[in-house]
This record gives sequence, structure tokens and C-alpha cells, in this order.
Amino acid sequence: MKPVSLIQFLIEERRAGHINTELSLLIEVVARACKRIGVATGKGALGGVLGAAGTDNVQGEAQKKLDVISNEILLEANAWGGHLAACASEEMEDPQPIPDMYPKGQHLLLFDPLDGSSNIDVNISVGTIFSVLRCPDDVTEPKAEHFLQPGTTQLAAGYVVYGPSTLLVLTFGHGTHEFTLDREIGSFILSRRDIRIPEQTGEFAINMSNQRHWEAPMQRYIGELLAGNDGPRGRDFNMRWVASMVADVHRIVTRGGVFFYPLDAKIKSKGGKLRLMYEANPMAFIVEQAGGAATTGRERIMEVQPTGLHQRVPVFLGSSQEVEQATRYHREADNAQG
Ligand SMILES: O=P(O)(O)OC[C@H]1O[C@](O)(COP(=O)(O)O)[C@@H](O)[C@@H]1O
Ligand SMILES: [Mg+2]
Ligand SMILES: [Mg+2]
Repeated sequence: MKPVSLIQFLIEERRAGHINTELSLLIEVVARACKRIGVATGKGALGGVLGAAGTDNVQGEAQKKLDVISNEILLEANAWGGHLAACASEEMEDPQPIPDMYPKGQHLLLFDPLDGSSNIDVNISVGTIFSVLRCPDDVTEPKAEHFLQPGTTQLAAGYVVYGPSTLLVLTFGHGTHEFTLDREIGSFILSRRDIRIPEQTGEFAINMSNQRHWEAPMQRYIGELLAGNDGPRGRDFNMRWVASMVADVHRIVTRGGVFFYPLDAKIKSKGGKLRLMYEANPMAFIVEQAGGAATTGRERIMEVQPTGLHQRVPVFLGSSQEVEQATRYHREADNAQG
């Protein structure tokens, strides 16, 4: 079969009426920026990109050099406008509007420029996650409040994994599709169309070192998986934790599985660890479009009404049967408490 490039795929999606020209252009620009981030990541120590930047981001987290470089690459690629009204990033306190000298578009772009920062220096896969919203029609100067739309309103979401291969996984709400970067010709080529995540799985991903801080229903659910063949589930489960959400989610998008970053006593006051607008919503959209499920443990992630640009939420996502069972345990525990 003739290879389908990202550009050809975007033309198909335009013809099918799934996206307009402006959104197609936006995705091309983001994909091009991610190729540059992939090149910078790949140079490693030779490119001087490893290690700390010596600064903190808006969330008080120490920034790595590659967090800052990736953020700048995405901002610069999108600065000239035409397809965008403003960008918001995990690494910046406030949204960045398109400068007045450039034409404004109708979209809002949100991104986690470099996901899995703790893995940069040890040469483990990292990635970029992004989400696209529509800028309200009457808004000429988008502010944080205009980004506070639930995940159900996303027009597009995607992630790029910088691993053994560089991969782009994308949805416009009509299935989830994967593109592999052909490094020789510099193009993303469609490698899987209409990905399906199996409903059942025998593999889970969670940071087990937080176990003693989890809520009771999470202790119960994971305890049952760990009991394996001898426990109530009557079968053994395998565990994986890369600690780069993009890599953990990509494994699930490839062979099924379930991912948890639940609430725990250490992060309760923050609402969770992962960011709703830059991580949870785009990943939830991608996973749901592949037939999986995504909740906070209590409600569907994409139905959460955002209250802040940098808001955090618990994340349960992947094979639907396991997400539903873990979510049911939380709801039952809440109901029992009244
Ligand atoms: O270090 P922990 O607690 O295992 O957390 C790992 C999680 O944190 C993250 O690295 C957070 O993302 P950033 O690197 O963008 O801050 C996720 O990718 C990952 O799932
Ligand atoms: Mg992240
Ligand atoms: Mg990040």
C-alpha cells in the first residue's frame, strides 16, 4: 500500500469535513516544531540540552533545559499566527497571545512541551502533548478564562513520543491514528489508522512508591491486582511504569493496559499530579477515540469543568473494563461515606 504522509492525511480529513484548513495548518506547524524538539532531544549531551535550566516553572517545579527549549520551539513555530489566537503552556503562568502585527486565527493551542522531564537525562522516552480548542468568536484578546473549556470541546489532541522512533498520535474526534517519523525524508507517515485499545487487560501502570498515601478504594483495587491468581480477580497482572506519561499511554494505545495517577495524601491539596489542560484532557480524548476510557476516579475527565489553567486532576485511563472497575470502587466508597 502507498504510504500516506501526515500532509495527505490532513487533506483527507479536510475533504471529509472533519477539520478546516486553519486547523490543518496548525497541526502541520505543531508537527514541524515537534520534529525540531526530537532533533534537540536526540543530540543529548552533544547538543548541551541535558540537565537543569536553573529556573522554576509556574508550578514551582525545577525546569530542565529541554523543558525550556521545547517550550521556545513551540512558541516560535506558532508565533506568526494565521491559524492561532493564543497558546498556553505548562511552563508559562499566562497564555501567550499572537502578537498584534500578525493575523489572528480562531484556535487556542495548549501544550506540555516536554513530558517526562525526569527521564531526559537518563535517555528514556519523553514527549510532547497538545490540545486544540476553539477561541470564542467574540474574543479578540484571549485570556486564561477563554481556555477554561471542558475536554469534550477539544477539536484536536495529540502527542509525540521521542523514543527509539519518533511517533505522532493524533485525534480530531474521528478515531485515533499513529504516524511514524521517517527520519530520512523528514515526514510523518501514517503507521496505524483507527487504533483500538482492548477492553480487557492484564497490565497496569502506577507509581507504587505512593501506595501508602493512596485513598482506601485505590488500595483495594491495586491490592486485588497484586493478589493475582490467588485473589478475587483470579488471574495475574503485570506492572510497568516508565514515568513519562506519553510512553506509558503509548504502550496502552499499542497493546492495551491501564494507567493511574490517583489522588494521594501528599498531593491532595493540589488536586492531583497531572495537569487537566495539558495532560489529562488531550490523553483522555485520544484514549476515548481509541475505544478506551478516562476518568478522575469519580467522573469522566473530559466532563470536568476547568477552574484554572494549571489545574491538576487524578487520572485513570486505558482499557475500559479496568478503568470502570477502579472508578466503581471510588464511587462505592464515596456513597458509603454519604
Ligand atoms: O515521578 P512520578 O511521580 O512517577 O510521576 C511521573 C509522571 O510525571 C510526569 O513526568 C509529569 O509530566 P512533566 O514531566 O511534564 O512534569 C508524567 O509524564 C509522569 O506520568
Ligand atoms: Mg507532563
Ligand atoms: Mg512537561
